[in-house]
Amino acid sequence: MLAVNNLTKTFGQNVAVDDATFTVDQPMMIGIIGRSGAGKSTFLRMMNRLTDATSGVLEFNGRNVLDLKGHERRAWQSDCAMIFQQFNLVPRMDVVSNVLHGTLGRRSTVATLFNLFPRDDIHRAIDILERLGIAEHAAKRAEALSGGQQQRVAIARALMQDPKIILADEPIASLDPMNAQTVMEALRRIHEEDGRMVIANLHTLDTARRYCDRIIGMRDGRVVFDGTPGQLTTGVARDIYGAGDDFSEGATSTEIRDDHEQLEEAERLLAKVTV
Ligand SMILES: Nc1ncnc2c1ncn2[C@@H]1O[C@H](COP(=O)(O)OP(=O)(O)OP(=O)(O)O)[C@@H](O)[C@H]1O
Repeated sequence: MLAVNNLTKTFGQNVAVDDATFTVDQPMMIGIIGRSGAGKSTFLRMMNRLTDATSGVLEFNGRNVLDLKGHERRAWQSDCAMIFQQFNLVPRMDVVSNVLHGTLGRRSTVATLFNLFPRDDIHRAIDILERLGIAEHAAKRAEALSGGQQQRVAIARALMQDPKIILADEPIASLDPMNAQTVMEALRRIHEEDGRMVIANLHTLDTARRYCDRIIGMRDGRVVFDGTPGQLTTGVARDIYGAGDDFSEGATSTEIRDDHEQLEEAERLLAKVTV
């Protein structure tokens, strides 16, 4: 289905992605982890053709998508919708119009200029918002929503393209733990219910373990781990992050569980002080 072979991207002397090779034979939810600068975003951007690869092959269903040009390239970009950390919505525009902008690629310039959307598309947008649990906000300006709700609007906009793959670049990095959980659950459901492949760059190990079927670890541009959540032991994680013995998984965590742990820690400290 997806075959990445010797994929490399250099920026001058800097090798951002270094000879990455892996295959995926069925739609699954994949998490890419690694420290800042490991090459995660560059990989997604090459896959979506926002950045050209320096060398290598990236085949989807037998076709090298790195060779696509013009209309075919745009069609591929529509097939693998991208979600970003900062949502990239139009803040002052209402939610449903933001979602409808997911169909821009297939609408005429005049229709786009006057915000003319076919009735069917409007119904579909509302159905998608309903599915993501935010239909009640359809008429509000995007900027009036919480971060988690805005990210779900961005997911809805991506779904309007009916993509085969969803690429999510740090989709929860700006969210509090509760909103992060809602967004990850939405991505997981989209994978399970629709059979779409989801590839998400994630900062946090526990999120990758909890939601992904497979985890790819990158370090200095290279794929240094490719396995299941169960295989991602603390020792392996330490290697991926290039950390020493003092490596703490907690430092790569944003899970709600941490809030409880912090609370327990605070209670323990308080108990000591008040004894
Ligand atoms: N447009 C660019 N021009 C020059 N260097 C770049 C460019 N984009 C990325 N790089 C470099 O490529 C390397 C990989 O960056 P990338 O953003 O892919 O890493 P990342 O793992 O996604 O990091 P983060 O988690 O911080 O987003 C870094 O050294 C970065 O400085």
